Amino acid sequence: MVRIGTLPMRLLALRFGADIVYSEELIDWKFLRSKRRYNEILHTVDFVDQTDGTIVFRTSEEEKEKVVLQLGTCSPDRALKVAKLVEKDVAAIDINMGCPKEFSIKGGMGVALMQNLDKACCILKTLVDNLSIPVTCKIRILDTKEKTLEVVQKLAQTGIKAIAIHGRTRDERPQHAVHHDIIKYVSQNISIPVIANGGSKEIEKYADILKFKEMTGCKSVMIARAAEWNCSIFRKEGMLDMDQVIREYLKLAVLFDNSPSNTKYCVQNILRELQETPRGRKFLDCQTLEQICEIWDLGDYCRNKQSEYQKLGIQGRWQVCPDELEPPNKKAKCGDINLNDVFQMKVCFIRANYNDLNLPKSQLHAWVGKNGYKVPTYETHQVEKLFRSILTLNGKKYTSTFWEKNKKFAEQGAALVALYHLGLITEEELIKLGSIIK
Ligand SMILES: Cc1cc2nc3c(=O)[nH]c(=O)nc-3n(C[C@H](O)[C@H](O)[C@H](O)COP(=O)(O)O)c2cc1C
Repeated sequence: MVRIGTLPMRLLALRFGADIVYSEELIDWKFLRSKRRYNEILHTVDFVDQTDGTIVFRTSEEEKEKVVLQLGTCSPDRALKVAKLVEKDVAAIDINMGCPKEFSIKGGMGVALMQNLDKACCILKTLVDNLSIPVTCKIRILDTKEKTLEVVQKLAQTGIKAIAIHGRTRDERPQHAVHHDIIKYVSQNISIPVIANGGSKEIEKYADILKFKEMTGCKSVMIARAAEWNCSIFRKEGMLDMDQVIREYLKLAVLFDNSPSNTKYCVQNILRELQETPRGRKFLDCQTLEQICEIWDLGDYCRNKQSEYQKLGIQGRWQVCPDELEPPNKKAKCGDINLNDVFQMKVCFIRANYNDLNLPKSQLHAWVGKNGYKVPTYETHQVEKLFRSILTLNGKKYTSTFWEKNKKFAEQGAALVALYHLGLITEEELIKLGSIIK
């Protein structure tokens, strides 16, 4: 699941009893911007976006035999290139042919592939013929059982090892009833294993998974939302309460240096309506992992782990910042910028740390407004595809020496430097945000 199926949640699902876990859907061309790196500190394999240093996919030894990398693609070539990059790190490759989102359909991906079966089969066959690991796909049902079976038969002929079927049509939404009968009909008439999906509304405990499996006559069941809400649904021994699940999740998020924004999103989806409680509102104000952990009495755990990682040299985005972000002719070009009297500091802007309301520029502009100063101005310099901005406020200039991938990020970086010099953000906070490294 997008943003849910990242490493900490996948590991949690496995520890609670899931047999197989899927990554979130990763779009092929975005994945191809990444480089594989072994992370010596976390002992993970990271695929790092070369344009901005963010982690596209992080995986660990613990899930190696059980993790399926799910791809969004409309191109056999690109799908194969990605699959080759990860072939040694994951257990299988899945092609998402069930996503009904506009973004997917416009790109010829997701459910659009069910209308373009030749292309869908070509993608699957290319992968099957060239990979040493199993290939699977995930689809939605069509409006009759016969049409659905016909599609599944064609897809199965490519040599895929299993197929996940979401028992709703392209136009049906989660509130619509799932069609057990269609999944059952297909599973009884096809030789490859069918994984039944779409039952979360009727799955409230482990026994319900078995019921859903029986009703759909399938070999296995894929659970999305029920696991997103309470991942201990996979426990045969019974579910844990929400706070226990959040604590276990947070420990993994800290252990694998998950981004605060992704961690917050996952916890929000566990809390759901409880976000409206006083504790929920306090949680919504959190910006760092430490602040989130504090609410679940894991503040010390988080601080200790983070300081251990810092001693070992973990550098957040700095560590993964690709060399290419340093323009080769930076010095020469920098000569054009007059940096006398400019407050300089090396901080990077990490978008995932902020929501739309608390961006560094917004924080700075709010402070400026409150104090009756003139709005700051930004002068941005570009060297090749990299940007650096000089912010002027009250006759003083501020800039970050870190070159950003676009103008907007460069301005936010300069705003962070100004916030620091004005005493509105501390060095410690910047370190925690991964924006500065000591
Ligand atoms: C937030 C969210 C993200 C999702 N992301 C994906 C995804 O990345 N890949 C995918 O195949 N399906 C994705 N789905 C669909 C689910 O995998 C699943 O097909 C659907 O929710 C029905 O199953 P359920 O009843 O168990 O939730 C997503 C659903 C939700 C609600």
